[in-house]
Amino acid sequence: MTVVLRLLRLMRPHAGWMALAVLLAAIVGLAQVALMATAGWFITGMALAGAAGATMNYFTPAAVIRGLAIIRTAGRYAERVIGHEATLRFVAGLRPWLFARLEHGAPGNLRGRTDGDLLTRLRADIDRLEHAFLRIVGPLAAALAVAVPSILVMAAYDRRIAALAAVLLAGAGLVLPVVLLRAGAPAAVRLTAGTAALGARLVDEVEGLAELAVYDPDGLHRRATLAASDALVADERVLSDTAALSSAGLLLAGHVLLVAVLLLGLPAVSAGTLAPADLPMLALLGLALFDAVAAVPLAVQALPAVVASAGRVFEIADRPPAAPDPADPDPVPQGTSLRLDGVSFRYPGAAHDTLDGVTLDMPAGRRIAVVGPSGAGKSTLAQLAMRFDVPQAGGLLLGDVPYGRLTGAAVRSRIALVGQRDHLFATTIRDNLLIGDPNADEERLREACRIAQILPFVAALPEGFDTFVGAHGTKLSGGEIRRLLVARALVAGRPILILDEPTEGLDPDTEARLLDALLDAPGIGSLLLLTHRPARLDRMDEIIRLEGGRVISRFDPRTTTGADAGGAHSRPGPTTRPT
Ligand SMILES: Nc1ncnc2c1ncn2[C@@H]1O[C@H](COP(=O)(O)OP(=O)(O)OP(=O)(O)O)[C@@H](O)[C@H]1O
Repeated sequence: MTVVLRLLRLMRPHAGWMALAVLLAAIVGLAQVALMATAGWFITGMALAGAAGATMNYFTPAAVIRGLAIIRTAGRYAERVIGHEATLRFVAGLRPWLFARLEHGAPGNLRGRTDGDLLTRLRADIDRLEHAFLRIVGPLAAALAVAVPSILVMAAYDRRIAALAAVLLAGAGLVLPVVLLRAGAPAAVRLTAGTAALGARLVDEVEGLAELAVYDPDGLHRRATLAASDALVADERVLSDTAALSSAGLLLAGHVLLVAVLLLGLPAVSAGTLAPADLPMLALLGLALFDAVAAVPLAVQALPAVVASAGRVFEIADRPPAAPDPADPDPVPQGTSLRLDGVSFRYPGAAHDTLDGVTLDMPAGRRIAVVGPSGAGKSTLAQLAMRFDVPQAGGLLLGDVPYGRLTGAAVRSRIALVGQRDHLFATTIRDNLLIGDPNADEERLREACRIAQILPFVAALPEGFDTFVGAHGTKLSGGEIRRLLVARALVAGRPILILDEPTEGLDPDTEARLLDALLDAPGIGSLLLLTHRPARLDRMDEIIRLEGGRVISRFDPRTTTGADAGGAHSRPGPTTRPT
């Protein structure tokens, strides 16, 4: 129920358009009912007048019928236009609304979500919310607006007929669809969840096509995907069966009413309590009434899937950001020192702390390497430094301002990160670099690429910076991607640079040249290098060794004798300051 109310609240800004669409739909429905009733009365009246040799004014009823026909046709057109306008306005606002919520909380709120699942929520679930007005709220409101006056008109002629019409309408228009809905609800809910699961599987399958070609020659993964698809088709079939039964029930009830009107009306005509021309008028009014509310069973039918989709949309939209911004943040600090003070962090649901009391002091201009084996917590440290997550204990400070008083955007305006799984967009090298700074000129792009050791490669490409890199950079080698990501971070020109395994996939010569260029470049401020590789560690101001989330040693490599980087990791030299 709360989902439905929330959905209605989201529709409120478009209530004017929606009310107009309902009004038009009601006018169309009433025109249709009045047209049929008038036509029944008029044809019978004319026939009776003809048989009796009497005259009858046929101009007025004919004009009324023509007028109603015009209202019905023009109204239907206007109702479709306005109804779709209302729906599209509603949905057009919904997708950016959801995207903004996702973006605001990302990446912490998206942790554990697959690409396919997110895509389904943003596309299929929001598309289904289109139906909320067009198929549910609109038709139900319009049906009510047509049914009530129609039954009142019937009651003015014959209360028994009106009562019967009301009972049949409620039975076939509401009770039967609700009963069938209960039968079909599990299929509707399965369909919503299944569509998402199938979307996730398909995205996975497309992204893993090469791996499946190698490891799944029997096509087990594909067969499972097809089975999931078949299950969805079966659920669709259940829903269309129940929808067909609902519609058939309503049609049947309309014809039962027609027979009942004749059975009840004929004696009344004989007794003189009902005018002869009024009987076909009531019969056709009843038929047209059932026709006008034909969309009600479909509306009831669509309800569970729409509610389930709305629930999925709200669920992801409501996920709190892992690092919420303060209500009254401080401005971006002037200083560019970065400090971690006894930071401990545990991922949700994890059994142990990934970082345990980590302290790190990086005044402006300092170069620090954090080394340690795989899983030591180096990347997690970078996530916290970027304010993507908040530690459970300890704190971080940027220019002496605690992170808790800064927005994520403020922190990130001072720090650039090259992460291990950073994304290259499916566009040109130039556009990927300009994400660092859209205003960077060609000279800045070249300088960043020069430092990142990728300039000769780019210059040798026929299209240079305008070369398309493919989805996820598939047209580049792993090492080229890493260097391009470093160049992008350099283009951003932030005073603090965090590089998480920047030289992964590079040969030793290129690795050394890249690190030397970074360490020699005049414009680079503080550098935090997260790595398990020994190259150029001797040029850093400090090496911190992390194991199991704890700092086990820290030292200045330039004053530590006899310890190359690799050895220094495991056997701290004489100047080591154990932590
Ligand atoms: N999103 C996550 N949810 C739960 N646990 C995570 C998550 N990300 C990382 N971990 C766990 O935290 C630990 C530290 O991971 P992290 O990526 O920080 O290590 P790392 O030192 O950067 O390793 P590597 O050198 O292999 O990149 C690992 O045990 C990992 O399984």
